Amino acid sequence: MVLDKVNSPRDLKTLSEEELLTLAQELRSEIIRVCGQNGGHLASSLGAVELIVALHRVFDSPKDRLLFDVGHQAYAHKILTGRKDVFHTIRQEGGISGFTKVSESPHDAITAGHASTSLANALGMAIARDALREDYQIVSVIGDGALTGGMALAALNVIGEQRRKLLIILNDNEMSISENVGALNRYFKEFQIKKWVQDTQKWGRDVLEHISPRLFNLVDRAKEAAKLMLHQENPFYAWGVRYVGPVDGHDLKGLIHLFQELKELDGPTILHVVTQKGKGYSVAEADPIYWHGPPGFNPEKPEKVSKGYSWSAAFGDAVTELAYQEPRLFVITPAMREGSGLVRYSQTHPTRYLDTGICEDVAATAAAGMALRGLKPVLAIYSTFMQRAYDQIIHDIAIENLDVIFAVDRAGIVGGDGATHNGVFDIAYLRTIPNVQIAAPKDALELRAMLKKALERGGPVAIRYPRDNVEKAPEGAWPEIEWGRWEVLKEGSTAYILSFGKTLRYALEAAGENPEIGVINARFIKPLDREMLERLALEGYKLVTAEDHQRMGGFGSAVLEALSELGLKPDIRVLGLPDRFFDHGSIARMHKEAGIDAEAILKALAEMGVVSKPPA
Ligand SMILES: CC(=O)c1sc(CCOP(=O)(O)OP(=O)(O)O)c(C)[n+]1Cc1cnc(C)nc1N
Ligand SMILES: [Mg+2]
Repeated sequence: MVLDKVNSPRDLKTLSEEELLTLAQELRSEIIRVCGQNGGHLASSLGAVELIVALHRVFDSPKDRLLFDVGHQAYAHKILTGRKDVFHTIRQEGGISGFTKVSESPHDAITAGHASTSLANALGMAIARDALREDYQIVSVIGDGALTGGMALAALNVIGEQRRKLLIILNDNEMSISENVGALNRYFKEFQIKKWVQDTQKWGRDVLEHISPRLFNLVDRAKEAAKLMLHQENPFYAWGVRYVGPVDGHDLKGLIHLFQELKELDGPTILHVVTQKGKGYSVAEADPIYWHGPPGFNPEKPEKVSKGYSWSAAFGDAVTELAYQEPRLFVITPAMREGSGLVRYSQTHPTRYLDTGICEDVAATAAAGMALRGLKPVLAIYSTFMQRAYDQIIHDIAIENLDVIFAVDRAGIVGGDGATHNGVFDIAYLRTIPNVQIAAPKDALELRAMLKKALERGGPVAIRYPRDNVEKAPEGAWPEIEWGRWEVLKEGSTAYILSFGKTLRYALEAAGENPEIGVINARFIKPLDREMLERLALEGYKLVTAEDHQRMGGFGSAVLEALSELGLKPDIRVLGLPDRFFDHGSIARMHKEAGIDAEAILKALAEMGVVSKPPA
């Protein structure tokens, strides 16, 4: 295998062009093999193989800095940069990250996971390089989906103004996780720009075959021609960034020649490459949505598997039904249609659905605009990605107490995607905002009740639920719920465990049949059920709170604050995630390590003398 000869990017410099082509195929096979075992970002990584081989052939990582936006497409980069022997551990307990990660390798220029960060990083690195009078290349690979993010577009504006030397490679496969959206995406499609690539591909190859110093003049002239053809509407022209392309992102030889030319240029350049998501694996080419991030599969006989009925599906079913009852309801997703369970909703209510692309900030403020003008927006958003809309929630929604519902998915530790994707800060960052209310349903029925009640009550309401499966609620079920009221799931004579979401099961497991231990479904995090809390404290119950969220600023903090305001000091233990990040791995194992599972709850109860000390 050619790959046997590659232990670092330096080893690519001596390979023949034929060996490089073979290497690309071997990388593809390895990516498919390991994703078959572990699951992972298969289609994106398959589409970026030639790009990454050409980059490491021409540039000198780690001296040259290669950035990968989102970092999910960088599996070939990981294999080529000294991690081929551990690549099989990707996204696994104790294994390498599924995204680029600075602490994992000197070849990983940025820690990624959230989209649209690479251009601002590249800008900062270029300024640092020039300020320190250092000399190295900075290359950022950004997908067409990530380019829909405001951070990326705003960074382009500064890059064009700074005019520092850096190369941006727009990896355009017309896909985000779903089909990509936005005017830029339409522009590239509508101008038949892809067709032009095919038509000129032969011409391009001839020119590249006869590589000469004139090559770039030719491309330059072609670009000028393109610019004229497009009446200088090339958006990057306005941003002050030199645009080259589009070129075939799978033409390894062409890419190598082009990179050799482009690396000599001063100032910022964007090279537009056209790739196919899932390239080289027919099922992934045919359905890059499912194969964007599949669970494990048999590479020889790949089949789609159902991951069970999820909270996301429960939300999608509920909001699809609710839309018939509330004609003003309008659902927004920032590029997470599948992940948020909205495929059926988007097909059933296409005129009351918006995919903004990867821009949570725009999605939140668009919801504000809708609410100001009479709609009832529901923003379906992952807890971790909602971090991108923090100011918009305060400034555009909460101050005016607008009717916006946040359906907050992936609340809690998420597993394979690791620290960049854990939804463990939303209670802390939301509950400090006046007017915002926070609820956490225990099942699909309660989710329905909360959605309906939130619509009726108005104001900004966040309903948070975990990455997990849940029992399907009957169609048409719309139970009532008393807003702000907790629910006693099990009576106790001595102590109560207050919990919600994923840790509610740990609370019930810890209480078991023990008559001394009660369990409360603390399903309202803001407002707390202060009446019940006061009663429990006044009646001398010992309390344990448990949550799949940072302990600092979470539900337990809210309970302590309320007890302080009430002047009550019950014996209480607050269990939550410690002040550190949790990488990828088994959720159950991380819950155990974090001290929020049943064993931890029983340990706390033992410290309070409620149960006998658990065996050491
Ligand atoms: C992994 C992950 O969380 C991905 S990958 C991805 C699509 C990226 O499309 P792009 O065109 O940039 O790349 P491609 O897959 O090669 O086509 C999204 C929306 N997400 C979720 C997401 C949502 N919102 C933010 C801020 N960051 C991320 N990462
Ligand atoms: Mg894409």
